[in-house]
Amino acid sequence: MPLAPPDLPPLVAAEAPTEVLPPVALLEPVRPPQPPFVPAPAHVHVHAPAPAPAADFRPLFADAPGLNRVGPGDRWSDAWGVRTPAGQPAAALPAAGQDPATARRPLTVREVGLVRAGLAAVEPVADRATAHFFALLFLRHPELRSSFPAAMDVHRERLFRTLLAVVRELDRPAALRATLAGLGRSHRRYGALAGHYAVVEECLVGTLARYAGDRWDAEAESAWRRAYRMISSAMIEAAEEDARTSPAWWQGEIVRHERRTRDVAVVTVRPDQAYPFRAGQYTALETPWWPRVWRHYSFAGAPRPDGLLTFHVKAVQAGWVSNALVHRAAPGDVLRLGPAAGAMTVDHAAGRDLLCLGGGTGIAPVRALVEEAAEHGASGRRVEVFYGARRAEELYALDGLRELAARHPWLTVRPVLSGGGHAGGPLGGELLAGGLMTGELPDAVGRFGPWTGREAVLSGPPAMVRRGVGVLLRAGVPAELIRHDPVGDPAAV
Ligand SMILES: NC(=O)C1=CN([C@@H]2O[C@H](COP(=O)(O)OP(=O)(O)OC[C@H]3O[C@@H](n4cnc5c(N)ncnc54)[C@H](O)[C@@H]3O)[C@@H](O)[C@H]2O)C=CC1
Repeated sequence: MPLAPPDLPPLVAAEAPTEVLPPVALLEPVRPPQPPFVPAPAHVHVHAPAPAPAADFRPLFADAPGLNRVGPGDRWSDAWGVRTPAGQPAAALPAAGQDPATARRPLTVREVGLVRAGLAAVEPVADRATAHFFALLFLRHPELRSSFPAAMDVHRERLFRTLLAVVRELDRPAALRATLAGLGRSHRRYGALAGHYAVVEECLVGTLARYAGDRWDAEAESAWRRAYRMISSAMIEAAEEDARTSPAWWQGEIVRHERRTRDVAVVTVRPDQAYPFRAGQYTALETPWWPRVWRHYSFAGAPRPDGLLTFHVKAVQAGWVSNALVHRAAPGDVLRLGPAAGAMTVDHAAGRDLLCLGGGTGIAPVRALVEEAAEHGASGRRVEVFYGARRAEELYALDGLRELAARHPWLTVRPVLSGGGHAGGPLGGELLAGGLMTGELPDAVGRFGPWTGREAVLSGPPAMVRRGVGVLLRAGVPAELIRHDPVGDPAAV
């Protein structure tokens, strides 16, 4: 629903290890539907009142039984074909205040101040306020409950973080537009419909009225309603625009599942139709075992002619999706994918030398960028990859990178072990002979250089990215040449 389950920051490609696993009984698989192939009726996008898809929007795998049969009768569409108590489709609810001219009029400085003050007043009790918001939503619209996951803790936190991020940008129109367009697009996969936004507005206002204390009065309410309508109309517009060329989600069949370490799997997925993306981007994945729970993963390879997508997944402690993907998923299982997002792409025409830092499974988008560079031809540019892991056996992607380096003289790959310098065992010995370094990845990078004039890409644990940026700035790399996905704050995509 609008603003309810916004995406986490991309850096995050893997899920945060903060979740608590629900009882095992809930682990029963919810297999996606596998009806025989029938051409999808025109109204398949019940979750998005979309114009007909563009003519170039064709299934890649039209003969794959069971895939992309999104429409009445399939489990996901049935669950999302939400109806109001009166029986109308939610899309038919009046989208109050969505008059485009009013909605686009920028907020006044005073209105922005009122909205920020209201949110600041709620911040100390954000937990209670977001719980109240969802209670109102589900009490008033019980039919919406099935659009959300069983456990709402992550959603509650995301709701507030997203509100904070959006409100922070209220006086930066360009950034705000981009944020809201991303949010609007990503909400399509949750089944958000234009009519839901008015429902959310009422619950939001009800929540603020209760928790904003003496910051709440008629003027504050009017400012909030204006802000919300501006936000929601931008999201709706972006969603409708997106629906012209793109499905709300893709299904993808797992065609290969390789365990590379005890807790890392490389998962290859065949999407049900053309899936556009660039190396360096990421997407959200939902498994059949945890409906409505989405987690981000970067593409671990450049786009391929056969359309296959690869992801590196590490099972994090108590992580629902990651544990399911590593320990349970197998070829034949079908995932859902959101659209590609993220701006950690590289302009290969610019021809700058590239410095890549990949920590742990953060090596995934680095591998994709290297593949993409190889496809474009290096044209004199150098690409240097520092690949960090705690132990030698965790350098699961090293062989593949070294194969690429053997073929492409412009590519250098430097493994770095941070786990106390234990490079024992056959693999460790071989690595030491091959120039293995020890220490934290950013420190190892700092020992090399000079890096001035390089374009730098960082991907890995947030602390690694933060420290890596510091090292690069001190080494003279200008901030505008340092690329990484956002760390810490919601990126609305
Ligand atoms: N799976 C994916 O597609 C992607 C994953 N990521 C993120 O990458 C991370 C990978 O986690 P793990 O594999 O468990 O990596 P890890 O925690 O084992 O760390 C890998 C390396 O990062 C460096 N590092 C870690 N903590 C550091 C610190 N405090 N200061 C400096 N350097 C540090 C070290 O060199 C370490 O060996 C996760 O946070 C994940 O969200 C990021 C992008 C894509």
